[in-house]
Amino acid sequence: MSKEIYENPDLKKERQNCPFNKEEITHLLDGGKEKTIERKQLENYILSDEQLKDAVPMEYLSHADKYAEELRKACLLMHKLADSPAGQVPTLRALMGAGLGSAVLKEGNPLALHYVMFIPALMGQGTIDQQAKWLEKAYNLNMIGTYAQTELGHGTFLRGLETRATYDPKTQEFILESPSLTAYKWWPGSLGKTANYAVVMAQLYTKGKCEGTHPFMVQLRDEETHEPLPGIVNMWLNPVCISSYIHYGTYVKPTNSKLSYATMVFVRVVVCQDVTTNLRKAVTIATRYSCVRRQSELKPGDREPQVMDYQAQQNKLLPPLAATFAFQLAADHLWNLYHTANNNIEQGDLELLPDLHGLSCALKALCSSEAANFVEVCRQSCGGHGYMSCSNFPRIYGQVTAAETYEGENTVLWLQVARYLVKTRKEQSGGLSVKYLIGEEKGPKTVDTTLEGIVKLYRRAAVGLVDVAIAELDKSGRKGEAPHDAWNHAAVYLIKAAQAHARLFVVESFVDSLKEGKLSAPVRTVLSQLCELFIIYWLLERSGDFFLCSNLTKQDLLLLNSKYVELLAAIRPQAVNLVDSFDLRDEVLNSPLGCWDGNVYQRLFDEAAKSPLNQSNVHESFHKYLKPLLKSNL
Ligand SMILES: CCCCC/C=C\C/C=C\C/C=C\CCCCC(=O)SCCNC(=O)CCNC(=O)[C@H](O)C(C)(C)COP(=O)(O)OP(=O)(O)OC[C@H]1O[C@@H](n2cnc3c(N)ncnc32)[C@H](O)[C@@H]1OP(=O)(O)O
Ligand SMILES: Cc1cc2nc3c(=O)[nH]c(=O)nc-3n(C[C@H](O)[C@H](O)[C@H](O)COP(=O)(O)OP(=O)(O)OC[C@H]3O[C@@H](n4cnc5c(N)ncnc54)[C@H](O)[C@@H]3O)c2cc1C
Repeated sequence: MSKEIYENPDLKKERQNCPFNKEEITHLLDGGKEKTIERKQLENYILSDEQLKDAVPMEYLSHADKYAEELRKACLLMHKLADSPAGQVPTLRALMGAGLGSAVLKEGNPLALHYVMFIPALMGQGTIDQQAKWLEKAYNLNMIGTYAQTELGHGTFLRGLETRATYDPKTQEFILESPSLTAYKWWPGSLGKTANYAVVMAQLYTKGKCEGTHPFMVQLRDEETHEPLPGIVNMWLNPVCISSYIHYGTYVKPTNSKLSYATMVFVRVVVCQDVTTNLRKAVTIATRYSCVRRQSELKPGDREPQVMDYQAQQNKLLPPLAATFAFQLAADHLWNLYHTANNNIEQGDLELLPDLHGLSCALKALCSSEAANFVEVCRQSCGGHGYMSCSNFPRIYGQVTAAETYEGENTVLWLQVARYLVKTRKEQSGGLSVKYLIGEEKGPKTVDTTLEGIVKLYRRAAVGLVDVAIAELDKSGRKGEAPHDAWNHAAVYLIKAAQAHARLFVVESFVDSLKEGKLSAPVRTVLSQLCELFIIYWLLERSGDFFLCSNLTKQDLLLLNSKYVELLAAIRPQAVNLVDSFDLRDEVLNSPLGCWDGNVYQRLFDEAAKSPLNQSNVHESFHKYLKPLLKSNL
């Protein structure tokens, strides 16, 4: 007799009479029906393998055992990658990111940097000959690489990196050295124990002149013994300059000195998608739990309500739910720009490079910071159980907050965006993604609170805040301040302008995607509600920007507030159906709070029982420490 599948009655009720086709949204997020089929096949292929399951929860292992267990599974995954039914690239992307990969490698993938930075660096920076020599070896995992740029003393300021690569014309070799403690490479993933090669970013010196940071291929460990090569601690020999600019002893400048930063641009683009996947997981966990959890009293004398019925809870969870769609669509737009720009760069056309840099910095900083804030709100919305390690919120939060720092610390990236915006506005040129900065925003300054009207407000804020920042820079200039001091003293305004630009890009991506997308009426309705909710939410959160740069009035704001709470109520009935549309398997969510069946309390209890401390009634430490204390009559 088939075992009755338990489904929490409240969740079951939430799922009845769904007014839209969940699969249509699943296909939209996957990039089409075929992609969904491929993803599900791949998930079954990976998650059905018993060898990839954890015998004990990772949190109960020692640091070394965690590393060994993750490496065991990562190596097994790579074998499965080779035989994957879905093909190598889709499998690769799925295994490296926050989705399927994190269902198996919960503490992180020791081989991630090999695929996310080492191979992209070879592909983006290597000469044809170098790619012929190393790419196949890297793809066949006959070498494991990492990307070693950050040092103990420098991570942000690449022009300040201390590692030196001095070209010796006699031997036609580069001598790499770490001249000081602060020059030690620090932070590169896999560098400690896993990688035997690295792309090392170092200052290139030739004929006594520093030519700036360049990438070098360096072997770190013996391929057989895995022992560090002689002198590897503070002196590296025999590196090879990747995309060598040394021709017969003479340095030939690259067409753009920032092309050596290309690998970071790639990862910034990828990070936008990755933090969005993590946010989808957090929202799914919190939403399902909020429909299972009944607490307190809404109507005196009534049964305790689902906490999702409190407007306060909807205000916590529906904006991040909407954000998952907004960030996904913006990340898709950025990914397309990345490919266009990259194809052009390969043909020697660098025109889109500043746009790509500006936009990738903007979106990486925005998506990672917003996702981190929203994940924390999702955790808090689950009360005490949200604080438990098994809820998976601590791990998801750790992953998204890391993205606020790595691949360019967010503040530094915001200032890069501001530099690009100020230049575009002042020169009135270029600016694929900032076309609104060229010329004046036409039309009346009156405000209408339709979707189009709100987008116009975002545009006015984005232009207006750049102009406010430029006015600050000019004011400092008139006072005789040097440009670098004026820049530093305008930082607050510059960052606000950069953030407003990033939000405009996300808002326009969301609105345009709904206009262009071939959506059924029910799906269009619910996504339009989410879009309107999200752009009003952000406007209300940052109303100061809009008061400063448009004719927004107090009445407008009160009207928008009313519209916002109406939308909360309108979307509330579809919250579970929307997160179900993400089609995230329980193994990917990895949280008893977010499981599809809503059997939260039993699963929490089962998780607690796994703790080593719960394997006996009295832990041995009682007899060693507590009992003597109890007897000591202090
Ligand atoms: C294949 C599988 C895919 C699946 C993957 C799935 C998931 C992956 C998820 C996560 C990723 C996993 C792991 C990630 C681990 C993280 C790894 C790292 O952290 S690696 C190290 C990262 N470090 C940094 O990002 C350093 C940040 N600092 C910088 O980038 C630079 O120092 C700088 C801040 C940009 C300043 O550089 P610099 O001082 O040289 O330049 P400026 O003087 O400021 O500007 C001069 C000029 O150059 C332009 N510019 C700067 N950078 C770029 C660029 N990258 N591209 C193009 N142009 C650039 C800048 O705009 C100025 O132009 P102009 O105004 O016209 O003069
Ligand atoms: C999980 C993780 C994984 C990583 N993996 C790798 C890797 O694989 N390879 C690698 O090479 N690196 C890696 N890193 C390092 C990472 O790239 C750096 O930590 C990051 O670039 C930040 O640089 P920093 O640590 O020097 O921070 P700092 O720049 O020292 O930041 C300290 C403070 O200074 C501020 N600041 C710095 N410059 C400016 C400025 N110009 N204007 C205003 N404020 C400024 C920052 O905003 C910040 O508030 C990793 C980091 C983490 C957290």
